[in-house]
Amino acid sequence: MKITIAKSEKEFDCIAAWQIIGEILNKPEAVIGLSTGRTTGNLHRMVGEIYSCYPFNTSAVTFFGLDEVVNVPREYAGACYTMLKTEIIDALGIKDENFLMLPTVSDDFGKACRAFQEEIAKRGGIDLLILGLGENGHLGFNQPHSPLGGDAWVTKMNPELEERIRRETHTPPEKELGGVTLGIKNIMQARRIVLVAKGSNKAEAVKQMLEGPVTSDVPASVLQLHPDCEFLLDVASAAKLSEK
Ligand SMILES: N[C@@H]1[C@@H](O)[C@H](O)[C@@H](COP(=O)(O)O)O[C@@H]1O
Repeated sequence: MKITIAKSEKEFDCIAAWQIIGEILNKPEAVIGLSTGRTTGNLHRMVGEIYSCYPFNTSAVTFFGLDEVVNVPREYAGACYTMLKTEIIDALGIKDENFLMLPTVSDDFGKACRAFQEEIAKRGGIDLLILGLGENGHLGFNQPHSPLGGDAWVTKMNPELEERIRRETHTPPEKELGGVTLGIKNIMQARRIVLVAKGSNKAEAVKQMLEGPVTSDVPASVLQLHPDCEFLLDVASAAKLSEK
């Protein structure tokens, strides 16, 4: 288990950005999964900035989003599709066919989930997955008590996030919101994972993830069992760890 504690925000973003760039330089046709949120926005933008100064070949790389918000327009600023497009995908000139996302709207999410998994498999599986961490230990939209052997599925989001998205999208209470996400089994099948967490609000989840038992109460704890997972933390999120 490799734990890296960055000393500044810049160092944090730089380490993560170079994980993505290094993967592409090493394997131009790599399949790379990204997460959205406050933790990853700046590191995504840093990849774009480095690319604009020192362009590298991005024509064969596939990017995909780990999860998506259900029942909102894809163009909504808080939809993962739009976040990733504006933070990194457009900056790297990635073609539409090489940017895979689960849909925000579908008549058959089960079918969409299977198609998404199949497309990733067809491209050779996940080479690198950058994972964010929820305050309650969630991965993607796999909340506590999600099946550890699960495939991609439609599930719930945490109530605070749901409340914010409902407000921002003017979604009426009778319309259900949710999240669609790769399952924990799919996540564990990635060849390499970098889990990124920063801020004191993540400190308890980081402790549970790294020092607690492997349990579906804390989905991220399953990463203890992954053969190639690096945990990139900042000083605040690492503050509750007993061994540094
Ligand atoms: N569905 C997303 C996750 O993919 C993300 O990793 C997590 C952390 O977000 P943040 O970095 O904003 O704390 O939040 C959301 O729930």
